[in-house]
Amino acid sequence: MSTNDLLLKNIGANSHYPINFAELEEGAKQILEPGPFGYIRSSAGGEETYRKNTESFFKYSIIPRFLTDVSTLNTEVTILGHTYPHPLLIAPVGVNKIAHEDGELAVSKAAAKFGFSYIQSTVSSYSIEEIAAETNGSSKWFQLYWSSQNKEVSFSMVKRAEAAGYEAIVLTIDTTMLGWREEDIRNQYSPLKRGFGQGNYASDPVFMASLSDHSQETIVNNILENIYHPTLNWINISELRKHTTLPILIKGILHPEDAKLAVEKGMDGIIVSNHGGRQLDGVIASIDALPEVIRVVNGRIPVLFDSGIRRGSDAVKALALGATAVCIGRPVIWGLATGGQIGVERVLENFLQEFRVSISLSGARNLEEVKNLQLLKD
Ligand SMILES: Cc1cc2nc3c(=O)[nH]c(=O)nc-3n(C[C@H](O)[C@H](O)[C@H](O)COP(=O)(O)O)c2cc1C
Ligand SMILES: O=C(O)C(=O)c1ccccc1
Repeated sequence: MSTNDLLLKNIGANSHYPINFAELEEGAKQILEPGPFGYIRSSAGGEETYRKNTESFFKYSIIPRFLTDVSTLNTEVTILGHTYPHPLLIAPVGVNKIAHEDGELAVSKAAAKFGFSYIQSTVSSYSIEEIAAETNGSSKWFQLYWSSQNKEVSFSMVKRAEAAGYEAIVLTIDTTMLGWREEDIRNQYSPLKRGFGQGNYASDPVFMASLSDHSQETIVNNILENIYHPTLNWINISELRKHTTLPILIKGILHPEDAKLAVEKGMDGIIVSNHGGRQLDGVIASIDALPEVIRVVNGRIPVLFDSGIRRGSDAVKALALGATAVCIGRPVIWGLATGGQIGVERVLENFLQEFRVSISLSGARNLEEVKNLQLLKD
């Protein structure tokens, strides 16, 4: 039997894999130790923002159009000079080996297979070069955690990303220090202290040359010192600009004034995000911050979005509110934990299919029409 209906195509093909976020999370809980599971699942403080991130999506309802002939669908998007098959990216998530031995290699390969741009974290288990070697030709961006102790380490990593063919730099601005994460204290669990997330540091000539010795203890301590960067400010961003020709996006914008400053300071793009509720608890849900940011940016630079995206229809809502593209975080990591590369492939394939069918059923045929969809806000 052959069918063009995406749902019917999947019945029979995919039935033995967890399908929604809750099932994936539950599957990961069965497999992982409490420390790593809690690290990925949890967020800061009383997890108020974490809950708001997903619950706030319910406030926005799509008002669909019908009778528009949705037999064709074009999800292509051009961001900073590159054209992508769809506006979905993998959010930067560090220390993937705590979820699965194949870590970022599994995620980046699955991403390449389904046309998701891969944003690699500074604190990856595998290095920029290792990932580039295994995902030749696919789209990759590099997320930078500023090194305040030694800025040269930041400049070196950015150069390496550029040399490896990465397309953009994402500077995360909301993690000058880690948020207050009670689950990790309860579990006495810090991946960095346990030696995870060294891929880009242990392979960095500038970082390694700065150490007194190359023992594990020295490497761990220096990563911890470098990654703590409370002094980060706009001047650092202009310094960074001098060390790369790649576009720079800043990740973690919530306030419209910061969005305005980002445009004025010449940033190439921003990502509206509250880090999945993992930084300051009590901050605004990311989806609620988006409309004002879109208003002040007024189309001058791309505005990407993450935090709380769980399924394809969530991505449609973010795009209808004006986001240029959307990054997926925890669902991907639960796929990794439950099935390695194959698990991530299932998650991405299902996500993409729900995303596509949601657009068509809303009456839109391309992203311009998605942007013009009407949303009702409660
Ligand atoms: C386990 C974990 C590790 C993360 N590591 C990073 C990181 O290294 N760099 C970064 O910019 N964001 C990091 N993030 C935040 C994600 O990029 C993204 O903002 C967040 O996951 C979005 O929330 P959601 O997954 O609940 O949708 C991490 C998130 C998780 C869950
Ligand atoms: O846990 C995080 O959210 C995060 O950004 C991070 C920071 C340092 C190491 C690993 C992940």
